[in-house]
Amino acid sequence: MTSTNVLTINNLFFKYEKEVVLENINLEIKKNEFLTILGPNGGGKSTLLKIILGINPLQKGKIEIFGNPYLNELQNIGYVPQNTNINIDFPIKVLEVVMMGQNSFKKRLFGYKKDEKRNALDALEKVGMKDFFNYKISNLSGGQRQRVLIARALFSNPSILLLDEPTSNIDLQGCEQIYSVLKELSQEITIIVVSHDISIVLKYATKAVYINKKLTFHDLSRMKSEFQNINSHICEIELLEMLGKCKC
Ligand SMILES: Nc1ncnc2c1ncn2[C@@H]1O[C@H](COP(=O)(O)OP(=O)(O)OP(=O)(O)O)[C@@H](O)[C@H]1O
Repeated sequence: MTSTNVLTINNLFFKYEKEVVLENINLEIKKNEFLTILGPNGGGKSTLLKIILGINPLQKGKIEIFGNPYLNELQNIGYVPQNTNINIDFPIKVLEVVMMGQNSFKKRLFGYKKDEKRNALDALEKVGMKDFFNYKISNLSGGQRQRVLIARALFSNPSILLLDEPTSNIDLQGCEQIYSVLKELSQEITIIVVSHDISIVLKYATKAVYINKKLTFHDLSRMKSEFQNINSHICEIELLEMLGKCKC
């Protein structure tokens, strides 16, 4: 039933000028699901996230969040963009970065309230970074910084967290930490993550879709067992190609 879905997308099409980028996309996501969106470069993954976020217009089709028109529910979405433009040399502390997750610039000019500071510390605790609240952002590793940016997206208590390739340029240990934080968060909120780290993300996600203009669902348990049966090393690009041809 549509009303129990956190996010519902029906018959969505999108084009940039004449180039059709997304074709007949249908998707339903329920509470506590951890969805991973896989696909080749240029397949349309970021475009879909930008439509859900109201950055790209909805040209054709329907999107609902909690059964309501999606544009009325944008405050329920937290977003961690790809290649966040944060200047790591800027002398800003972790807690301040998290509190930038609120919308009102006025509040920033006149200082933060006590409960906002508590909210920011709570968000940092959820990503395992509370002890670092007073560190300069420049003194953190890439993976730690990314967890702070996730805390920033959590600051306004969203019901859905969208992440666009949160682990690009982050080492394996940092990736695992980020995905296990997301898995923990999925107990409370819905996680949607665009990723190229297929082998890692399959350990954590509950649902996987592949987007290359069209969207196809993949049976995660079957994918996991098939990949486990492969003895030789297979790179992420080969895995993606296999997914593109897979019929599950
Ligand atoms: N603003 C834009 N104007 C015109 N074309 C665009 C624009 N943004 C993206 N595209 C094109 O739309 C297609 C889908 O791009 P998109 O960024 O959504 O793919 P993606 O799956 O997120 O790719 P990647 O994995 O490389 O980030 C590509 O062909 C891209 O060149």
